[in-house]
Amino acid sequence: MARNKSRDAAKLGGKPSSDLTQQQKKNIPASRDSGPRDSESADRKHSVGDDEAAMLSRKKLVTAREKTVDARESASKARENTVLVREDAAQTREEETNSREDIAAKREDAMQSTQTELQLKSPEHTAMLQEANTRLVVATLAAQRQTEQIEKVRVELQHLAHHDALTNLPNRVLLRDRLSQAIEAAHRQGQQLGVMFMDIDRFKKINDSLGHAVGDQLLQSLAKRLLTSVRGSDTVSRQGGDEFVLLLPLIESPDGVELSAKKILTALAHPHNIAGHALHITFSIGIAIYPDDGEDAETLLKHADMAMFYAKESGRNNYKFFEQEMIGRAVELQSIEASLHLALERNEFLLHYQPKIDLHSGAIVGVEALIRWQHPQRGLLLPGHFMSIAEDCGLILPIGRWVLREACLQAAAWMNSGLPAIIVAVNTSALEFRSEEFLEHIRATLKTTGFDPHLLEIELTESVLMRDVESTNSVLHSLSDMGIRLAIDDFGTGYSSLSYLRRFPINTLKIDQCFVNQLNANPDDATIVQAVISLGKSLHQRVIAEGVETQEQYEFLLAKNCDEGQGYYFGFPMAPQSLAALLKAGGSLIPASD
Ligand SMILES: Nc1nc2c(ncn2[C@@H]2O[C@H](COP(=O)(O)O[C@H]3[C@@H](O)[C@H](n4cnc5c(=O)[nH]c(N)nc54)O[C@@H]3COP(=O)(O)O)[C@@H](O)[C@H]2O)c(=O)[nH]1
Repeated sequence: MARNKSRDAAKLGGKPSSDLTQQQKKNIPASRDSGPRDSESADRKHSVGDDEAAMLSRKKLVTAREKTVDARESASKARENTVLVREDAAQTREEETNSREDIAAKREDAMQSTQTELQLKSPEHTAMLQEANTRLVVATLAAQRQTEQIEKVRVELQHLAHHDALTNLPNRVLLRDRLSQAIEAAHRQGQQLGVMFMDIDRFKKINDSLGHAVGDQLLQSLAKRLLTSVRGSDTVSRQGGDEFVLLLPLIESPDGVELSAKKILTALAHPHNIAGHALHITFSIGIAIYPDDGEDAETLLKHADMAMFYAKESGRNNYKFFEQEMIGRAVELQSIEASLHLALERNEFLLHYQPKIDLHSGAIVGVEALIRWQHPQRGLLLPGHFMSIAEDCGLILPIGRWVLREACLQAAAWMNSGLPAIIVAVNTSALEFRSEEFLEHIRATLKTTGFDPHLLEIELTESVLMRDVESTNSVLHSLSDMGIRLAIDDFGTGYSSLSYLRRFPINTLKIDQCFVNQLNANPDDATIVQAVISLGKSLHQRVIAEGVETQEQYEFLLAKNCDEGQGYYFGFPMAPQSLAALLKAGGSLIPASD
């Protein structure tokens, strides 16, 4: 502050320009009064104008000198100011240095007093240090344990990323990796390798009818059985759902793969005992061979999958090697599945009716409703082209409901138009029969269509009936209580238990057409047909022979006292109008004998 005051004072303290120093005064020339007398008198000889001019000139000189003195004074003041500013800065620096020294001194004091304090508390301090040390050891051990756990989790995650959680088999990621490596090895060694794509037949039905927990246990059981059916060098993997892929690296020839496929089908054929159910499972297997069917993992898997699809199409429970022609067929099947979803909406399904005749009179006693699909591009398709696809994708349920309603409406319409009452049989798939809404839907359909339940027959295959027999028995009795008739379709091809056959409220046994076909050529088939007819009689069930195509077959059946017949010999499946015409005409459908 004092420093500022002095600086301000210096700034403000400028003297007036007339305030000349003694030195400055000495430099000013003498005035006209100080000149010698002689020259004065001489000058008097000059004019007065010359004197005035000289005086003016002197005055100007004095003024100029005064300005120079002022400028020098200003410069001197500026220098003085600069010196003051410098002094000022030096003072600030000094003050800062002093303050830093103060702080350093205080810190030193504080350290010394802390040191003294610690020295005083030394035993306490040692205990504290020991405790801290113990804590440090415990924390280090915990950190080590945590690191181990993290490593364990990392290994588990790594395992999970490459294995299927349900079966613990390698998953699709690991399979692809192993397949790619196996391809490289086979390529280097100029060898072949095999890829098998395996899919459980009708697995969806098991899940839908017995629940997902049973489905999961079945998958685990299958995984174990697959592992015991292959070599240690093979990789069994689960791709997801009910799909498994087997990699057979470095095979001798495709024959070896074929042997493995057969072995697997045999091993899996034994029932799986799960949650009190004896589950009979079959597999469809597609096989692709490197390098003939593909040179990279993706192509091999795609072609094996395609061949598997083909194995399913040709009856399931078998294996197929990939063939180039399958590519077109697989595309076709996929397009069928896509358009199947729209077929119901677009009303593209229709029913044909095949007559069932009384073998003695030849009269039509009933019809079997058989679904057809009027495909917009492919024309009229038989169920063999689309029903298994409908089953696999679950569309069988809405389709089945449509069939039942359409058949009841048609039969009611025939009756309302005055045609004789006949029994209308409807095929029912396992998925429909096991669905929770099945009974309720039938009840509602009979109500809305007004069709007499005593004229409705439900055809079920042995395999549907013999699965989960207790619940089957209950559903069958509910249907029977409603007045609905029950028939066992394709009888003789499944594994019917005779005791259940007695317990179930069955009205009709339909002898499968494979026995009727070879009736006259194969004595065994004739024996089976005769045995079934006798069985039906003794159980008070009607017996109908399917697939009757010839007069010989008809005559054999008639001679054995078979009740009814169905087949091309009597009539093909036909449109409802054609059937109505036959019903109207009445009479016998037995062709006149030659
Ligand atoms: N769940 C449902 N299944 C259905 C439905 N409609 C039909 N089907 C099943 O599809 C399978 C094939 O049926 P389709 O092509 O209609 O063949 C039937 C007859 O045309 C055929 N048949 C009849 N007579 C003869 C013959 O003399 N020779 C001969 N080679 N074939 C003949 O048999 C089929 C009827 O068989 P079945 O049902 O066992 O009585 C077939 O399994 C149908 O059940 C449907 O709506 N739902």
